[in-house]
Amino acid sequence: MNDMRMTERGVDSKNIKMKARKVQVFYGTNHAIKDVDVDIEDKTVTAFIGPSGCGKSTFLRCLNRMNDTIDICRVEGEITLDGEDIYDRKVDPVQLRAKVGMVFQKPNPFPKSIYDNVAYGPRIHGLARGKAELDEIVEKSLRRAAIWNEVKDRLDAPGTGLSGGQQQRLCIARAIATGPEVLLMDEPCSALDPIATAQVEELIDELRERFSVVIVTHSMQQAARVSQKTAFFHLGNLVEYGETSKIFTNPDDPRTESYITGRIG
Ligand SMILES: Nc1ncnc2c1ncn2[C@@H]1O[C@H](COP(=O)(O)OP(=O)(O)OP(=O)(O)O)[C@@H](O)[C@H]1O
Repeated sequence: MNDMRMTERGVDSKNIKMKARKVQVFYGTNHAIKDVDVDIEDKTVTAFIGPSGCGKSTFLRCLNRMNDTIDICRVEGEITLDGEDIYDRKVDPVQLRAKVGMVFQKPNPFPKSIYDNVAYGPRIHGLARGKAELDEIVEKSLRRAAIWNEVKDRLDAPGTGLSGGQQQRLCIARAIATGPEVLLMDEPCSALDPIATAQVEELIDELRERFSVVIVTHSMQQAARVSQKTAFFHLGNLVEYGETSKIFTNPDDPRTESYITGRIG
């Protein structure tokens, strides 16, 4: 029996990248996230879905302590990355965000060159020993973000001069330049046209080979296309979490079924 438990634990710790237990989030008196437990798997795309205001973005922001930047926001419970408590006093949130990167809804390149956008994180975290190494990180990140061919001849041009879809892939390159282990994406395609959306979705599928990806999306089609795991939130509760194929075809909870069939939300 003990042996079996050990094996199960072994498997767990190998596949689970982040663990949340009894997470509560309050904005002043508004109880926005209620007692959420979830395991985020490594090298997997996890989609957070649910009606507007159910807490998807709030919970996503707990995973790299972005909520620390909101004064009235209070987070309780435990969240670990590779078994380490990310809310421990010893953890520097800036270092944490290099490991748990984030891409936002609206592409937000810095008003700097394409090169400097990607080089920014490696520079502040001291990840390159010299120019050649920095060049290498920039090229590798832009390649992984599937935008290298479009920008390689104009690395000095401003990032803000790119199209929306290119800007979003530049922001993905910027997020992966610090060598994160988890990538959080908050509705990364909502400002993009269908072609740019398809490119970013394809990219998400490739990123899964190296990272654990968590994506908030309003599009159930997108969740079904890109994710292997889906978490359905409703009124601050995590109602159901499981294989994406099951959530979309045979959910256990009637609230999930109502949402995916368009009856709530
Ligand atoms: N910065 C903030 N300050 C105060 N309250 C906030 C803040 N951000 C979110 N909330 C509140 O927390 C609750 C959850 O919001 P959140 O944005 O996380 O939901 P969501 O599911 O991501 O919504 P949407 O799909 O519309 O983006 C809502 O009641 C919202 O008003």
